[in-house]
Amino acid sequence: MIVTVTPNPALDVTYTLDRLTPGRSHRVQQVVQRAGGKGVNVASVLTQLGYAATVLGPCGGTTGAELRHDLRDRGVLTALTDVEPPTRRTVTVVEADSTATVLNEPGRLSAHEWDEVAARVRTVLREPVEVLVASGSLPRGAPEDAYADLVAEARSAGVPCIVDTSGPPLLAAVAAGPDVVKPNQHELAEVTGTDDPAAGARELQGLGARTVVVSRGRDGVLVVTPDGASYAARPREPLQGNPTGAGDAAVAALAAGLLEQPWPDLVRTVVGWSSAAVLAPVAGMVDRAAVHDLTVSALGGEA
Ligand SMILES: O=P(O)(O)OC[C@@]1(O)O[C@H](CO)[C@@H](O)[C@@H]1O
Repeated sequence: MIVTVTPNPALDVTYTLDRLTPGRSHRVQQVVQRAGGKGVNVASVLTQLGYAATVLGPCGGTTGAELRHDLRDRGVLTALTDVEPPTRRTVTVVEADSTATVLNEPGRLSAHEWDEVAARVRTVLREPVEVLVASGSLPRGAPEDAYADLVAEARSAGVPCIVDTSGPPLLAAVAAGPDVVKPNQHELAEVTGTDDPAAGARELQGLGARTVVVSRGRDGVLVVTPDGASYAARPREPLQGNPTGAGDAAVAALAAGLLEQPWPDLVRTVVGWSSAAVLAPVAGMVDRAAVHDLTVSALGGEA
């Protein structure tokens, strides 16, 4: 079982339209509303591809009820914690040229409610768990070291953990010694102050992360492990679709392959899964055939 923790899940609203012009009103062509938040998307992708995954995190209000129902309808397992603040919403506007504009509400959670979520994680970690994934922003009110706590819980349970967050919560998590962190290149530059992804990755290793996976959009994925570095990228044909959630599919691939695939293979799998997510209309979705084709066609090697 792979367990994903999303401290700040969301009801994602995705609008599709030809072109977004700030300051104008628009007629939306298509609306999709579904359960989201980064760890929720990771579990959604894993479930679609036949892996056992369970979503943990807080859930509140009518938005939280919709999130819960949507996950149940899609067969995604949950062990959510009921909280008072309503689950936030996010809005993504996807244009015909594949540009995605994302508006993330901040979300809210008290420190006490975070403790309840963390206690649930601790209980679940007593069961056989292969990998713990902790992803996304922290809601207002949650302690900044929430991810560091999760890493410490996973380490004391002997469960490998993958963290995907940004800013101060990322630095706090790194200091707790996670197995893998997956910043994108902007998040890495923000916390390390360097635009060189290999140098930034080594800096995070110096601060406590074992392996650093840097997602670089069209420039592919760089992995820096204690034993060396590998990269993979797509051949140069552009992919049309919705890039939101590509990072979550990358994390799903990491979780699925961490215990099974050597890094040079796994990094190509990461590129395949995240590229397939770009082709899907909404975050947290992939097509199985696309996953296969895009993994086989990914190019990679030692960095
Ligand atoms: O506010 P966060 O947690 O950073 O990001 C939230 C979010 O935009 O990221 C996902 C795509 O990665 C969406 O499903 C989701 O709602």
